Amino acid sequence: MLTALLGGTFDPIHYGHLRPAISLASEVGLKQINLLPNHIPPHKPQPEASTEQRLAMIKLAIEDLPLFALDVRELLPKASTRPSYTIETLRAWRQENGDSEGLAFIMGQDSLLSLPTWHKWKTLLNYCHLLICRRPGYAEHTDNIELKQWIDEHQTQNVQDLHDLPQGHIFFAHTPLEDISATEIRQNINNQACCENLLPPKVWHYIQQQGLYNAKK
Ligand SMILES: Nc1ncnc2c1ncn2[C@@H]1O[C@H](COP(=O)(O)OP(=O)(O)OP(=O)(O)O)[C@@H](O)[C@H]1O
Ligand SMILES: O=C(O)c1ccc[n+]([C@@H]2O[C@H](COP(=O)([O-])O)[C@@H](O)[C@H]2O)c1
Repeated sequence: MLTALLGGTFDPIHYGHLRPAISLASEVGLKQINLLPNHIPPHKPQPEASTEQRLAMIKLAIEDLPLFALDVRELLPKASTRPSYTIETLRAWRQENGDSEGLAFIMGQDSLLSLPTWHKWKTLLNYCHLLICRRPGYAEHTDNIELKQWIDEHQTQNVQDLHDLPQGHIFFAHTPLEDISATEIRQNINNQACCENLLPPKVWHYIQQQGLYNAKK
């Protein structure tokens, strides 16, 4: 079985996470997608919502969507002050599950383009496949020669490769373009602008009820 992780800060979770992931699951044949919230984002300021609030929003977003599950390994131990480096999470997953199980890490095109700034980025493919979702505003090609060569070496267009090998391939999915970001949602709420169509209703109600991102209680 191919296990899929979708890592993120989810501050808050929105349809830009969920809709491409649903499409990706049917394109690749994923039975489940495990949302993997980080505790301390490696390359971002601390989230506005607490770890508990981000987790609560994810749970609300997926409670009626059986495709999704939660992987809380980056939140444990909560007291950790260390950034949630993906390579360390993947290593821990491999230690628990062995070398022959298939593992895929899902990311948007923006994350792929930022990959050369990630901790030990070139070793990620020793542990997992990378499944890339399209994202509006982020080019499909990169000017970074090192990244481009690395992609060319590992890219596959054959979904079956992702099931036949436990790790090592990069796959560009034909997911729908969703012009949504958590930044835009936080700004909209701060400006008292509407964003109900950008995220699940239960998450929107939670944000209002908690007064998150300066929403009026
Ligand atoms: N609209 C989107 N389309 C495709 N992928 C997305 C989209 N939004 C987020 N992702 C991907 O989901 C993962 C987690 O994203 P994250 O939780 O940081 O959301 P974000 O909207 O990018 O947040 P922020 O605006 O705060 O930077 C990343 O790999 C990101 O590329
Ligand atoms: O390992 C790294 O160096 C690294 C750098 C940036 C992001 N990540 C991970 O990539 C995922 C998406 O990150 P973000 O910042 O877009 O929420 C999330 O799981 C992060 O922990 C990981």
